[in-house]
Amino acid sequence: MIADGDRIAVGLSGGADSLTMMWHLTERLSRIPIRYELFAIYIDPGFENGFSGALAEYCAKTGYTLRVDHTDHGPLSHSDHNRENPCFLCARLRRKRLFEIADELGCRKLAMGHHKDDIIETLFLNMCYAGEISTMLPRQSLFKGRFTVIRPLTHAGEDEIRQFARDQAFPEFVNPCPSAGHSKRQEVKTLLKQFYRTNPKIRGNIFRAMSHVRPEYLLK
Ligand SMILES: Nc1ncnc2c1ncn2[C@@H]1O[C@H](COP(=O)(O)OP(=O)(O)OP(=O)(O)O)[C@@H](O)[C@H]1O
Repeated sequence: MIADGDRIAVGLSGGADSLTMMWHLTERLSRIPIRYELFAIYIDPGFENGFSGALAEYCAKTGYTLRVDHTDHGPLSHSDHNRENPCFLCARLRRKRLFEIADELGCRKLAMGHHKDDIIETLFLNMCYAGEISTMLPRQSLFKGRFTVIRPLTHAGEDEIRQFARDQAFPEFVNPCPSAGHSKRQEVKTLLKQFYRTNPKIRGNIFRAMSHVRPEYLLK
């Protein structure tokens, strides 16, 4: 996933997941034989009451290199000009900016804080809303190999990450987005949580099933 000499752009949203990822990517540098450089990027969606100043202060204090990109993605996605789902457009614009800035910074790798539960939810989102069986990969080569997206938290569960963030007393940056907590992903998350309560093995089994595909038992 990470090689000696890599320059890695890190999508830092200010949430527990990406703060945990940044912490781990930084901490392991002190005990492994390879070197890499980290460049955190925050795409500010441009809502009032944003937290980019507080995040920049936290990063400066912690010793993280942060680039803040001020955009109007949030208001634009919620405006009458947009006929798509606001989260869909906002996420698409954000991804585009992340790659553009990573490129400017000379980074060929972009680390994202998606975790095990995000990957399971994406499988269900893609089945329900895109009609396909697919999810996000731990390591994904894009644009003919020009960039690689890495997801170092692939095997960490959301609950473990939340606990780690509490133990480390990470600051909580409040997301000013009016759609926060009302996305399709949130609906799938709620349904899956109900499902998991019926049998504690379901979550692990779904995750394992994604690397145990039997194409001969799928429809052609
Ligand atoms: N505004 C942003 N700026 C930079 N990177 C972002 C931003 N929003 C999301 N990301 C990246 O995409 C990943 C997944 O996004 P998602 O919307 O699930 O994040 P979140 O739940 O808001 O925050 P987190 O995943 O950090 O807890 C994040 O972990 C982060 O790496």
